[in-house]
Amino acid sequence: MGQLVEGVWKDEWYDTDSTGGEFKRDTSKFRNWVTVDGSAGPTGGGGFMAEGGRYHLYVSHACPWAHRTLIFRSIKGLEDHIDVSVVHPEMLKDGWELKDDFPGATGDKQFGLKYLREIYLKAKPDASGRVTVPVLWDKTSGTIVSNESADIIRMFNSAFNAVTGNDDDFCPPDLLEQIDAVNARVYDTVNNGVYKAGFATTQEAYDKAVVPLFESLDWIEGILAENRYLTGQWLTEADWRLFTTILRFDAVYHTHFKCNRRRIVDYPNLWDWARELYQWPGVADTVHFDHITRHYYYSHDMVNPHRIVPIGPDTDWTAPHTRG
Ligand SMILES: N[C@@H](CCC(=O)N[C@@H](CS)C(=O)NCC(=O)O)C(=O)O
Repeated sequence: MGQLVEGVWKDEWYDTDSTGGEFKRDTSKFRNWVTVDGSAGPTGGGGFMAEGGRYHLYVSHACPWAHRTLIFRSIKGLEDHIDVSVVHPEMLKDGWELKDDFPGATGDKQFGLKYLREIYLKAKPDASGRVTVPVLWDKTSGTIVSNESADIIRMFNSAFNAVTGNDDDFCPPDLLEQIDAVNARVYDTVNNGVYKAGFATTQEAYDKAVVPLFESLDWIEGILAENRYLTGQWLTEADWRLFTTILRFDAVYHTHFKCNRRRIVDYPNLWDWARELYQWPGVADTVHFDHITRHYYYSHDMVNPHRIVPIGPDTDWTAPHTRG
C-alpha cells in the first residue's frame, strides 16, 4: 500500500495520525469525460469522443468502486467496445499489480506493465496521489481520461449510446435530483462509511463512522419497504452505487471492517433487493468473491496482520427474490 509523490512511489499506510484516527479518502486526480462529440464534460478537458474500441478499463474485481464501472459496462452493452485489464487481488507494498497468477487476473493487456502506478506515470510522469482503480485509459491520446468511478458510470450511461444502440437510462433527467441526493448520503455513510469504520485508528473515529452507517441502512430498509428501488419504481444509478457495497458487506465489511451491528441478510427488504440486483442480466458475471475476500483479508496488514481469511458466510445470492 502506498502512493506516488511527484512521480516516485512511497510505500506507506494511510495517514490517520494527523486526522484524529479518521480515514480521509483522497480525491481523484483525473476528471475528464468521454462525450458524444468529444467536447469537454462537467470537469476536465475535451478531446475524448465516444468511439468503440478506443478506451481501456483497469479494474480490480475486489473493489466496489471499480465494480460499478464493470456493471455499467455490462448493462449498457459496452463489453465489445471497452476492453478490460484486471489487477491481482493482493494490494501490497507496490500497490495494485498487473500480475496474472490468480484466476481472473489478466495482467496488463495493453502494455504488459507490472504495476498500475506505471499506467499513472505514463499519463503524468510527475503524478502524485493514490494509485486507485478504476482507471479509464484513452488509447488514442495515450492518457488517463478518468480515475473517478462516479464519473465513469455517468459516461457509460449515456455517451456511448450511438455506438452500442443501447438507450437504457439509469439517470433519467426527472429523477436526477433524487438520485444525486440518495448518492450523497449513501456515498458518505455507506460506500465510504464502511472504509471509515474499517480504517479508523481510534474508537471515536470508528464510532463516528459506524453509527451513521447503520442509521443509513435502516433508512434504506424503510425506503425499500415502500418502493421497489431507491428512488421509486425505476432501477437507477443510485441502486447500482449502493449495490456493490451491499454485495461485499456480509463477506467482508461485517467482519474485517467491524461493521457488525447487523448483517445484510437481517434486513428483509434490503436483502431481497440485493438479490434482485445480483440476478439482473449480466451482473452475476461481474461478481468475483474470490478476488473480494483475497483482496481485503490479505492487503490490509494493519487490520488483519496474519491474513487469515474467515470461513463464511454461506450466502445464497441465487435464491429467488420476491421484488416483482
Ligand atoms: N474515488 C475513487 C476511489 C477508488 C478507490 O479508492 N479504489 C481503491 C480500491 S477499492 C483503491 O484503488 N485503493 C488504492 C489506494 O488507496 O492506494 C473512485 O470511486 O473511483
